Amino acid sequence: MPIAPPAVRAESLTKVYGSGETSVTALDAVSTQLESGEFTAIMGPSGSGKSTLLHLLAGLDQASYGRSWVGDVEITGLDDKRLTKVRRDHIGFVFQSFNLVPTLNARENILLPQRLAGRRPDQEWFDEVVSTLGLTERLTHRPSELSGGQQQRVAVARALVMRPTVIFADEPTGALDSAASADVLGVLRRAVDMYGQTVVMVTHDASAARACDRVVRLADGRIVADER
Ligand SMILES: Nc1ncnc2c1ncn2[C@@H]1O[C@H](COP(=O)(O)OP(=O)(O)OP(=O)(O)O)[C@@H](O)[C@H]1O
Repeated sequence: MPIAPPAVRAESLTKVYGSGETSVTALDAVSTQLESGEFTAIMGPSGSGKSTLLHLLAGLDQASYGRSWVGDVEITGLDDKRLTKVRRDHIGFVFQSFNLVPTLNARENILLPQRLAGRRPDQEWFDEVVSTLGLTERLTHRPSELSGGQQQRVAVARALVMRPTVIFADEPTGALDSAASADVLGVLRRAVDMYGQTVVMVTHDASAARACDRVVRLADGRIVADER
């Protein structure tokens, strides 16, 4: 059987903010690979470089040094236009603050990335994702008519319908109470188990990390532990 390529790979990925005496090395030559179909947590103290790593891997920020790939596409060195295409075609995002469009209902929010990409929605896949995420009865609700946990489920559905190579989640449970957190983690876990989705999540929450297959720990911009 062919071995699936890693979903994400980083080679000596480095980010230095500022220059001279006031420069800060937020990420210090991090090399790692994230396997396809795995749910990985990135943990570490405040300021350890978690968000920086996530942003570089997702092509939201430029590395100072080193290289990274999503699937077999190298994202370091791409110009803005190509990066936008890679993000659209290969990367899903889930943010702490949900980032739904308030004037659109759940269905419209879920389908928005496809509309923007000019892709024809795959009705069967949409129905499957919406039903797996327990959103079938909520599709006509606007974000303000949904609980935090439900809004985050909509955000996960919005990422999943695009069938991205990887979903990056930045503290997806950070704004939720413990019941809603467990609910959203369950949904991400199901995406991994049922669809082989690759998910990478930055979290401060040890119980969130327990839902994951792998925990990568950062300190001072370096990987200090990597446990499966
Ligand atoms: N735009 C920036 N300019 C200068 N320094 C920055 C910038 N962004 C981050 N840093 C610094 O880089 C280091 C890593 O920050 P980063 O936000 O990646 O850490 P984090 O682990 O995500 O922290 P937190 O858990 O608090 O979100 C910190 O020392 C931070 O102050």
